[in-house]
Amino acid sequence: MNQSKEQRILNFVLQNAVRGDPCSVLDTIDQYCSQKEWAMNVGNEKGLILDKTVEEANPSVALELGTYCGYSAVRIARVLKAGAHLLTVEFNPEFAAIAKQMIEFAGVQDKVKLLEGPSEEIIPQLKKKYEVDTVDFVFLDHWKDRYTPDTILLQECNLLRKGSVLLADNVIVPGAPEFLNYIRNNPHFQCTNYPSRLEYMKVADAMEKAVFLG
Ligand SMILES: O=c1[nH]cnc2c(O)cc(-c3ccc(F)cc3)cc12
Ligand SMILES: [Mg+2]
Repeated sequence: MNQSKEQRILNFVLQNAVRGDPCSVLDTIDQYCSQKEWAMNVGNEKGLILDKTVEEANPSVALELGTYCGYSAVRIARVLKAGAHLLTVEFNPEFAAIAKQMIEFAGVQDKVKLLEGPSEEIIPQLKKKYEVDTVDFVFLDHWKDRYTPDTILLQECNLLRKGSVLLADNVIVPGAPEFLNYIRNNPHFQCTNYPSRLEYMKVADAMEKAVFLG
């Protein structure tokens, strides 16, 4: 049974990165995916926008929708303050298994809880099953058609508080026009666009930040 691309990325990290060093894991994934096989990690350019947005939000509870290989989970966890934690949701079991190993190799497993399943099922469980009150930061990086329904679901489940920060990847490529229309015309959100590049490519992409106003 030949290996998946995600398994090849993990193997490259296990053989070339420094165990317990999140930056080394990120650099190694970026090296592999820019030189050998493209993959949909947020990457280093949009990653810097993610870093700054997380640092500014300084969350106690962060939520990520779309774990994939764990690149952005490691990226977010490495800048969280002591005692803060990240819940990351992945519905593809193969990706979740890779991400679990990536997160552990990076040494951030104590800050990250990986939840396997569809976001529409997990979000309504966050309060009771995962003891979440509200989330301070949300990274939307799963499927563009889920950005709007999951943002609505977060509001319906009272998981956002005044000042909660949402950051959405890929609003240009693959694109999330319906989400941009929803969020930019919603008086409960203050939006900011951050033009960037698609990971590992000379193609324009952007991230959209939306602060919940309560
Ligand atoms: O499906 C995606 N989920 C989350 N992030 C993505 C991401 O950053 C990039 C892409 C993507 C972009 C261009 C392309 F030609 C093929 C796939 C997809 C996702
Ligand atoms: Mg993405």
